[in-house]
Amino acid sequence: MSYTYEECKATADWLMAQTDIRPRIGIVCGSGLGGLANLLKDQVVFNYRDIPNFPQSTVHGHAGRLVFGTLKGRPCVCMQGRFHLYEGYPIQKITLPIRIFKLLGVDTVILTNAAGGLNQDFKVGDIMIMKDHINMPGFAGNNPLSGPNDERFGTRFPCMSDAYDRELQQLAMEVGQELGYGDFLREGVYCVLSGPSFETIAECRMLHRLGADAVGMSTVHEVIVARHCGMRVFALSLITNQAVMDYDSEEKANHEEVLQTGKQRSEQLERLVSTLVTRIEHNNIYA
Ligand SMILES: O=P(O)(O)O[C@H]1O[C@H](CO)[C@@H](O)[C@H]1O
Ligand code: HPA
Repeated sequence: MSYTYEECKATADWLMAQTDIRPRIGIVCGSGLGGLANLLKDQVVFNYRDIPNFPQSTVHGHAGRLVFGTLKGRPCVCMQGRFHLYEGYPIQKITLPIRIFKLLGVDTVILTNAAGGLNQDFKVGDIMIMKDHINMPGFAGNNPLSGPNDERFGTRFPCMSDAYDRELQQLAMEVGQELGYGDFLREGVYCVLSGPSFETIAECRMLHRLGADAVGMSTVHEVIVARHCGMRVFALSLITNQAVMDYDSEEKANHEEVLQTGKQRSEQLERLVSTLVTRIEHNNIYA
């Protein structure tokens, strides 16, 4: 089920009729990371249920609010809660807000997620700058760009080898070092699965061998849609738990731990993102 350009535009126009804020930066908050939205000043807030065509948030840790405001003077829009494949929505519906971002005038998207660590050097609480992804549902034919292509959004066959903006990765690394986060700042490859069941031990071992450093159930679909319509992308994973790779381990992945780690690291993650936003302005690296 695809949304037409006109349907997306109707939603964007509906939002723009109710706020004067014209965001250039769009932020998506991962599980337990919605506190980022609270940093915005002069907020105009919409509940997802009130926005035409919008899905509803159904996952604990995803508030279901679209927050407009300014972050250190920069106009932003922030999804306090995202949608996931396992909630039962068609993939085009969970990525609809990204196209709305584009039609609102956003040119840079910052995404966060909670993820399980596969890289054995990673620790719980590490923040991983995403440098690439592996799209498992895509291998099975579940890609958000399946269906008719509207050239007003982008080309039929978008490139993904440049999906994660290198300049923004570099900038985030610099900002992280300056903030004293060097000890827990990493970079790596994120693998998306459809969830909602967490991975088996054999699956974690396989994903690690395939080159994934972290595993989760989101973000990649949003990245694909954002790149398709020409927005720059920066994404961060908070390593909320270690993926279980060993049959002797007593560890069990669970959403409570995911939310708990989010709480513990939220302050640093928020500072990293908000400082990055200021630096985007100072470096004037907008297209
Ligand atoms: O990716 P976000 O939205 O941060 O959420 C992550 O946390 C949930 C599992 O605890 C899954 O939804 C997974 O994708
Ligand atoms: O271990 C995980 N696996 C999948 N998704 C997740 N989101 C947070 N942690 C995990």
